[in-house]
Amino acid sequence: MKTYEVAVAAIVSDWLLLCTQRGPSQYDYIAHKFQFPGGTIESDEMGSEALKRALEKDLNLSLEITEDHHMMTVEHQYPDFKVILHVYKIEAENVADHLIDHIDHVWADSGMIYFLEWADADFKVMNKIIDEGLIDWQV
Ligand SMILES: Nc1nc2c([nH]c(=O)n2[C@H]2C[C@H](O)[C@@H](COP(=O)(O)OP(=O)(O)OP(=O)(O)O)O2)c(=O)[nH]1
Repeated sequence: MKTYEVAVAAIVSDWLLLCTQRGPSQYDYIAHKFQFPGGTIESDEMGSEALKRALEKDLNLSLEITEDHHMMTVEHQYPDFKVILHVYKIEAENVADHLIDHIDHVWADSGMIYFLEWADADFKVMNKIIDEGLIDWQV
C-alpha cells in the first residue's frame, strides 16, 4: 500500500490557526476535509523545503521555514494509503494568504477547531496544538 510523506504547517497568527479546506478527491474520506496547508515531500527534498514550496504554490505565501520549526510527526492509515505527516509550527504576524489550491479557509480558535470536518490524520496534531496552548479562545 502506498505511503505519502507530507510536510504540513500549523500556522498560528494572533492565537488563531490557519485551517484550509481541500477540494474534491477520489477518496470521500479526504474530499472537502479541512487540513493543514502543505504538500507531499519529493525524494530529494527536506520537509521544510517541500513545505515552503507548497505554501508558495497553494497559498502564495512566502515564509521562512527551517527544520527548527518541526513540531511533530504523526502517521495515519487510511483505507487506501498511509500518510506520514511532518508538522511544522510557524508563528507569524500579518499572514496574508491567498487561496489558490483550496476551496475555503478559516482562522480558527480552540472553540471552532473541533467544529470543522478534518482529515482523520490531523486530529492528533490538533490535540497537541490545543495542549501546547498555541491557540486561544476568542470571545
Ligand atoms: N496537505 C495535507 N495533506 C494531508 C493532511 N492530512 C492528510 O491526511 N493529508 C493527506 C491527503 C493527501 O492524500 C496526502 C497528500 O497531501 P497533498 O496536499 O500533497 O495532496 P494532493 O493529493 O492534493 O497532492 P497535490 O496534487 O496537491 O500535489 O496527505 C493535511 O493536514 N495536509
